[in-house]
Amino acid sequence: MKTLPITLHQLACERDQRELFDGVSLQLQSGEVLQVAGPNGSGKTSLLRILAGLLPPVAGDIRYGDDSIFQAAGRDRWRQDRLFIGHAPAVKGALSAEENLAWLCALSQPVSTAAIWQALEQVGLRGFEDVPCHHLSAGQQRRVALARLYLQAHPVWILDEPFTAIDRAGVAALEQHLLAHAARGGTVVLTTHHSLDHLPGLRTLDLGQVA
Ligand SMILES: Nc1ncnc2c1ncn2[C@@H]1O[C@H](COP(=O)(O)OP(=O)(O)OP(=O)(O)O)[C@@H](O)[C@H]1O
Repeated sequence: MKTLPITLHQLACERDQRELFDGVSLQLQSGEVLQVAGPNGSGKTSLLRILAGLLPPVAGDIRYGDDSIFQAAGRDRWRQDRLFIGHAPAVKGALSAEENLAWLCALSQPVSTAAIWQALEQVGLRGFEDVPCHHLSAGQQRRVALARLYLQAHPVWILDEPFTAIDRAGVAALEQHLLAHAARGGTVVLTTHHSLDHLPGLRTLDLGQVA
């Protein structure tokens, strides 16, 4: 797996006419893990949504390889290659874990039922495949969303607070999964208030320092 270089160039973001950050520039290479850090309200989620192509910046650009992700040519490639999991689990309560994953994956890369069951087992949800998600705990619902990381082959993962509501063993397993993805040449950008200082090679962008 090889990720093209991801270049953030002089990015600026405003919400409700209030500047959150300005002049954010960095380049990420294949195999890197970046933690976007900063206090509540500093713009971490906003930056991830800009990176995912879901929110336009007020200034600056993001290139994937040579192409801007905000222009037609680069946008399509970027949408194929990046997987964004937001801070809300985004699972539908009336659907089972299996149905949610089938639906979520169908939007980008359809997967088999057998693969879904295997992914649910990997996130510790064996036996819960058919349970409606509103009968699952907060951490279990988060695990349903995170099962996409075991199912789909996007090289770039953009994860907003993936550890929220996850127990200690689950956090350790997810950290290893992120590192394994990076070791395969994937790229990970995530926010978390949980300390990741122990992860080898971790890069950090602190929005508390750039505003
Ligand atoms: N949809 C929106 N419309 C207007 N303003 C918004 C919107 N979403 C967020 N904001 C504002 O943007 C600012 C940054 O929000 P954001 O969610 O990016 O911060 P954050 O660093 O991720 O915070 P937290 O650590 O609390 O998750 C906040 O002041 C928030 O009120």
